[in-house]
Amino acid sequence: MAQAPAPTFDDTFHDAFATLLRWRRDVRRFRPDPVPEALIETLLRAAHQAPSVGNSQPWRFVRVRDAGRLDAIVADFQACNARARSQQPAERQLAYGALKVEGLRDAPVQMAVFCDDATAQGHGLGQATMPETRAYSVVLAIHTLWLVARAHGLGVGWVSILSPDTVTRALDVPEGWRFVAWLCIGWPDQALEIPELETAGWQARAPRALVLER
Ligand SMILES: Cc1cc2c(cc1C)N(C[C@H](O)[C@H](O)[C@H](O)COP(=O)(O)O)c1[nH]c(=O)[nH]c(=O)c1N2
Repeated sequence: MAQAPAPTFDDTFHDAFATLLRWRRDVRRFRPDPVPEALIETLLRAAHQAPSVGNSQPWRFVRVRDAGRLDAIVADFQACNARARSQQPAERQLAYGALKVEGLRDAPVQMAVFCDDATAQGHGLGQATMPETRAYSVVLAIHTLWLVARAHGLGVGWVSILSPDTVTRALDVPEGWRFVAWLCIGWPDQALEIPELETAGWQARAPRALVLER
């Protein structure tokens, strides 16, 4: 089947893409305005374009609307977050407690993302010595969704301060699905160019990635 002519991307696109990357933020504070279903579908279709080991496409999304299930997730977060704070060195516990690290009650769209470790898709290619590459593939789908969301003005917040077993039980997902991420999605209450953890004095972004020469 003849393919369409390959696209090229000019400097205008390069500049716009660099701006998108610079303004993508982890969002914890959202406006209550609903997100159009068509836009959620756009995000999920974009995520499905992500690369995956052996083209296994192991990402599985669970849209959580049930109040009882959400209550269970919030309760789990509160327990996990309290434990995480107590495990911080004494001198950082106050700063930790001042951080907002979730949008579980703020974002109109709550999405859990799993890795289907039981999928036969990809026939195991590329996974034999590194089975974790399936989860890596799911993370790439999440990041793709994150960028496309930001391009549409939407915010995404990743919450990992949860116990995977509790989330998995609460959502009653198929056997073999492994919890990877909880995403809070909605319209951010403000657009930030600097990561919140940096402005809060928790951790700045290093000037550039560390590269070794070998
Ligand atoms: C795997 C993983 C897990 C988490 C995160 C990210 C990733 C990649 N981040 C978001 C993280 O704090 C954020 O990406 C950095 O602070 C950088 O800020 P920006 O994303 O550039 O705004 C995150 N943020 C948060 O408030 N609660 C959380 O539990 C997590 N967990």
